[in-house]
Amino acid sequence: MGPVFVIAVAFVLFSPALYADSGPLIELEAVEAELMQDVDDEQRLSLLLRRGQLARGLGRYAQAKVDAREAIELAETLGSPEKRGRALHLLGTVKAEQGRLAEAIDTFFEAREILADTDDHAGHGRALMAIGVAYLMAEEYRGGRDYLEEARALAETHGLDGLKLAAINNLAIVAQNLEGMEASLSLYQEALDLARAQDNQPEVARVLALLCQPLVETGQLDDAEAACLEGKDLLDELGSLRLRAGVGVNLARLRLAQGEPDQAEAHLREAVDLAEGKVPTVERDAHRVLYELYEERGDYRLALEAYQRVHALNESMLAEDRRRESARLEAQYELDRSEREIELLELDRQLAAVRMQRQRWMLWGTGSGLIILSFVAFFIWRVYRARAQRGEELAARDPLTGLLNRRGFTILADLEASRGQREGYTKAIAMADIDHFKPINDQYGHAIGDTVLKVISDRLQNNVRGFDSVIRWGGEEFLIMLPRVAEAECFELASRLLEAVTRDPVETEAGSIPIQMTIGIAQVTDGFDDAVARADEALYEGKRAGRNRVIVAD
Ligand SMILES: Nc1nc2c(ncn2[C@@H]2O[C@H](COP(=O)(O)OP(=O)(O)OP(=O)(O)O)[C@@H](O)[C@H]2O)c(=O)[nH]1
Repeated sequence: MGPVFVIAVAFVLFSPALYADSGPLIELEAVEAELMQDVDDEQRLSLLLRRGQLARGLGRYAQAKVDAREAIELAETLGSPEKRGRALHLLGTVKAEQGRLAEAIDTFFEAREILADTDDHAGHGRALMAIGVAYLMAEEYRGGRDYLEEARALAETHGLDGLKLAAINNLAIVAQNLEGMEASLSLYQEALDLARAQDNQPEVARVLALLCQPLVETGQLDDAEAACLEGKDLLDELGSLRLRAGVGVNLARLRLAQGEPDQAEAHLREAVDLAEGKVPTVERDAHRVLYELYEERGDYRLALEAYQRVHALNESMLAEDRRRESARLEAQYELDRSEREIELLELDRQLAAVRMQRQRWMLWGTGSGLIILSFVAFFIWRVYRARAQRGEELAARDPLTGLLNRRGFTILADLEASRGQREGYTKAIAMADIDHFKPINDQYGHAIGDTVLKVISDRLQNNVRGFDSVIRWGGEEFLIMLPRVAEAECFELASRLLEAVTRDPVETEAGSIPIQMTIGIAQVTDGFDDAVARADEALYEGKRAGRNRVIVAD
């Protein structure tokens, strides 16, 4: 990569005219202060872009990248492709300046794709230009040429003179590298005409300085003299050290070619003074030409001195290159580290967000878990309650007949008491006892006795009203709860029941067993216990009176 190329690329890539302005530290601080304020998204986007550009200018690449990335996202959210493209361009430029050309090219392509669909032709052109220059930096001249041509055409279509000039300058570099000095001449000439037309004096001076060398080398001495001298005058005015020293060396070459070694020597001494300690490449070039000049002249002592100087400068430049390379690697390492730190911070932030989300979920989960648990607990409670109820029920029922037992009667009595009170109806209690049951057991056996008990309980059940309840009170004794029965109805009701239960003998395996039963019945007037006691009294009265009858309690 020759010095001309480096100068041109550096100009194109870092040109404030092409890229966002590199501002002073004070402006960066002002932008940062503004960013701390309560700004809306639009303002924030502009400020981020500005801070990113300023940070890039100051070499704070990590900051510039962070800002560019945030701006890319924000621009997408706000639906601003122009600003998104601009932010991508900024990101690509930072990557290119960090030497990450492949990544930079990808990012510039992305910017170009977005900007191509907008009215931001300048932005589109800058993206094309950036792709071209990045290719040039990667020494891919042919690839670069295509995009530079495209940038140039776009600049012509939309009257973007600055962009067009930059494109032509870079195309000249491509031509110089691919086809040689001569091929670049027409392009430099075109660039010069354009810069003159734009009255852009620094650009005119720069192009003249660049044009000087190929004109000398291609032997176009008159044109070279005109270009070199005009360039030198302009540069003396504008004061670019590197270019002034460079033009001095080219002027010396011109004078040598013109057979004027003394003038050449004067230009070279001047160039050495300008470049000494500041622009070693130009200083070395100057000494190299001096060596040739002194050797030609036969002044071997000065030639040797010039040669030694060239050698020393080469050595120091190599050392400087090595130092720079190691500093670059160190800076790269530092940058990677700080970027990694930023990434880690970002990961931390994301992790914190995930943790918060998880906590929310956990809270939610705990809440919903509690609800689910409550449901489960409720369900279990229901099951247990059902089982308990079933257990209670089982405990409240007689296993042989399936009738409620005494325990069942207590529950039933409570329910019936409150219902009766609420509805205000009268009720009665009947106590029925199978007559002479013991002899059945004794004669046919306990199992047949059980069968009889079962059949009688069924008959009782089947012959009471729907809202009556039959309870196995114990042994062969049954209690019947009879709601909605007036005192006058008791005898009749109990008699019908007795008749229904005992009308037919009970059919068993052991044969037909005739059954008799005695019933005592009492109106519930003073609670169930009292009624039960009175009904029981009536029952025993019936037993005493000869059995197989109904006795109504007093
Ligand atoms: N098979 C069977 N017998 C039972 C059951 N519970 C009680 N017994 C019997 O029922 C009989 C009751 O006899 P008692 O109290 O003398 O009464 P009874 O023979 O009917 O005489 P009265 O009531 O005075 O007419 C007893 O022999 C008990 O063993 C039972 O669940 N199954």
